[in-house]
Parts: sequence; C-alpha cells; structure tokens
Amino acid sequence: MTAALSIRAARKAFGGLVAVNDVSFEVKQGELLGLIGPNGSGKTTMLNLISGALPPTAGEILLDGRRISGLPAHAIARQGVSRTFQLVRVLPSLDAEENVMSGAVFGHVRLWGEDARRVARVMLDRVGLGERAHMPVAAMTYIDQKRVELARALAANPRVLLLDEWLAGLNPSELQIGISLIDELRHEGRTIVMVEHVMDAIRSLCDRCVVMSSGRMIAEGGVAETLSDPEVVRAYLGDDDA
Ligand SMILES: Nc1ncnc2c1ncn2[C@@H]1O[C@H](COP(=O)(O)OP(=O)(O)OP(=O)(O)O)[C@@H](O)[C@H]1O
Repeated sequence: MTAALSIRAARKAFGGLVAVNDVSFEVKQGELLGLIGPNGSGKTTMLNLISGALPPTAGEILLDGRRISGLPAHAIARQGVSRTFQLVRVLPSLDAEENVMSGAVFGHVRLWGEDARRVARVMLDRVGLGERAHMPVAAMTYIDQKRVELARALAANPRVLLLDEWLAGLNPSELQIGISLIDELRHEGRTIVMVEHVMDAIRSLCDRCVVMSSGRMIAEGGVAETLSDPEVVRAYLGDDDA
C-alpha cells in the first residue's frame, strides 16, 4: 500500500545550519506518528517542509505517492495537508466560525458560502466550541484559540493533519480533553503527524514515533521500544524519564 506521506532524504539548510539533515520516514494511512526530539532538533522545520511553508534544500516529499515538495503552501493545502502552528495563528478580527470557514474555503475540498458554514459548525461542535461560534477569537482563551485552529485544519478535510505542539501550554484538565480529542481523530482513521513534548500524550496516542536530534533522525519505531532506545534516552529524555 502506498504510504500517505513519504519523506525521502529531506534536507533543509539555513546557511551553514542544517536544520533537517537527510531525514526519511513514511506515515501510513490512518497512522498517528509522533515526531519528537529536543528543542531545536528540526521538528517544526520538518513540518514546514511537509506543509510547504519552506521548500526543502534537497530530497522529496510525497503525498499518497505524488510529489508535493516544491509546490507552494496553498497548493499543498489543496492537495490535502492541513496544520496547526506552534504559536497559534488565527485571524483575530474574525469570529470562530469565520476562522474555521477559511479552512473549508482554502482546503482540500473547497467549499463556499453555506456549505463552508455548515462544515465550520460541525467542526466547532467537534472541538467543543459550538456555543461560541460567534465569539471573536481575539476574546477567546488560548486553549479555545487552539481549538479554533484545530477546527479550521479539520474543516479542510485533510488527508494528512500536522499538529505542532497542539497540547503545549494546556493545564492538566485541558490536557486530558486535548488528548481525548486527538484520540477521537485517530479512531476516525485520520492520518496525523504530531510534534509534541508531552510524553504522556506520545505514549498514549501514537502508533509509532520518529526521533530527531540536531537535524538527524536518530530513531524510529514503536513508541515503547523507541523511547527506551539508549540513544533517545541520552539525546532527549534524560535519566529522569528513562
Ligand atoms: N527560518 C529559519 N531561519 C534560520 N534558522 C532557522 C529557521 N527555522 C528554524 N531554524 C533553526 O533550525 C533549527 C531547528 O529548529 P526547529 O524550530 O525546526 O526545531 P524544533 O525541533 O521544532 O524545536 P522546538 O522543540 O524548540 O520547537 C534551530 O537551530 C533553529 O534555530
């Protein structure tokens, strides 16, 4: 079966700094892959290469077997890649519904007008914001803005969803809600790549994980075996978590 996403020797250099250094991995259809590693190891850059926010210096990225690397971000979104951002990016002057509608309008399945509004309503319900559809997002709490961003990504009906530290900054009860929400998406069969430092979430949610360190992929495999790999413990987890 063709992988939903194939990363082949992807490389990104910023001048002399190689942020992503010949990284290759695949994500199967319906799989939830955790992308983990220490700060500055290249995880967000990897998501930027997949979403087209940055072009790779070398290598290629395929979605359902078709090359997407080299395309501009909007074209990759149209092909079916949606994302959230490490620092939430919403349209602050618009309300929640309008923000989520923008995902439907510019996404994989382009919808307009009432069709986009209907999908936005479904997705806002999905993330628990059905009652606040008309609240300006600038007036929302951080977790609710994160929910809006996730609903916007889902409104595009993506083939692959990229989550960049979506759980970061949540308090313990919000974290449990967030983990359950991602778990539901996973059970719907969504293909997800999740960059995350919350190890409980990685352990409870992911089918597999890829570990990066200094731009390189240092481990890949089942979560339990990967997290007990001595090199991963040394590079990332440290003795306390081992
Ligand atoms: N646009 C850019 N220009 C120059 N250097 C960059 C750029 N984006 C990232 N970098 C550098 O690339 C390296 C990898 O950064 P990246 O943000 O991908 O790491 P990360 O693993 O996502 O880190 P974190 O867990 O802290 O978010 C860092 O050294 C960073 O400073």
